[in-house]
Amino acid sequence: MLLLISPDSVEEALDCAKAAEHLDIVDVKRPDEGSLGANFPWVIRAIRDAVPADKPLSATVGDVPFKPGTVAQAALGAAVSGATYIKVGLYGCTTPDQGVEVMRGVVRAVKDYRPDAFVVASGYADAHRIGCVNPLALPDIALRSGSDAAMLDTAVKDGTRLFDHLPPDICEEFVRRAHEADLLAALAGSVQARDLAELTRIGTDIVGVRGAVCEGGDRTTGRIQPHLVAAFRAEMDRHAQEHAAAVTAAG
Ligand SMILES: O=C[C@H](O)COP(=O)(O)O
Repeated sequence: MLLLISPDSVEEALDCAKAAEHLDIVDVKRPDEGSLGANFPWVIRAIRDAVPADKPLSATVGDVPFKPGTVAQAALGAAVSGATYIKVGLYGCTTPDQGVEVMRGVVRAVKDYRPDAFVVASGYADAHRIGCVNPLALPDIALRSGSDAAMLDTAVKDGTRLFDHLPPDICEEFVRRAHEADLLAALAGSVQARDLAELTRIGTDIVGVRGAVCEGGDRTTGRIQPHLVAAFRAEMDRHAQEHAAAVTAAG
């Protein structure tokens, strides 16, 4: 499982850089603008310069409306600014067809510019609270649009976690559908270290985290702490080893 960490500023990205050996993807976002809030192009560029060149840089395009042209242009902006993972939160899409239309525009805009870019279609585990597309529709939206990964986060950051809204067996079904479509499955949403056993067991490819590696566990007022990133990674590694041993023992 890959670890994606979301700093909101160049200063925090520098703290991520101190923990670079413990993380896999640096994900630029602006939490003030929402769960997948977009940051400024110059912040993406500065963070690209601040983190080791071999660390992939991701950027969120926002909790986007159903406006395919607007979103495609914004996604290209993130790619031009140096992001190679482009994450789109389909906040304003109420049907799978709307999600596919938005993501097709993103895929074309981004991959025309940079064919090796990695496009992530994200929905929300708490979609029922905001009236957007069903989270289990995301793998099919990603497949039909030519995206590379399907993701879920939580839209409302009120302390509730991914598993509060979608229990592990539903997340497992999400991962199964993503893998069946040959996509990566990414999960986030106030994930805590205590969720890692289940996330590992169900085959999650990427776990996205912010709050759990911030001082005081607070994604808004706390800052990302390199030692918390290291501790989170150690837990991930422990669960990966235990899971591998259990699979081997089961024959
Ligand atoms: O993409 C990952 C998100 O930034 C997760 O943030 P969170 O762990 O604070 O919910």
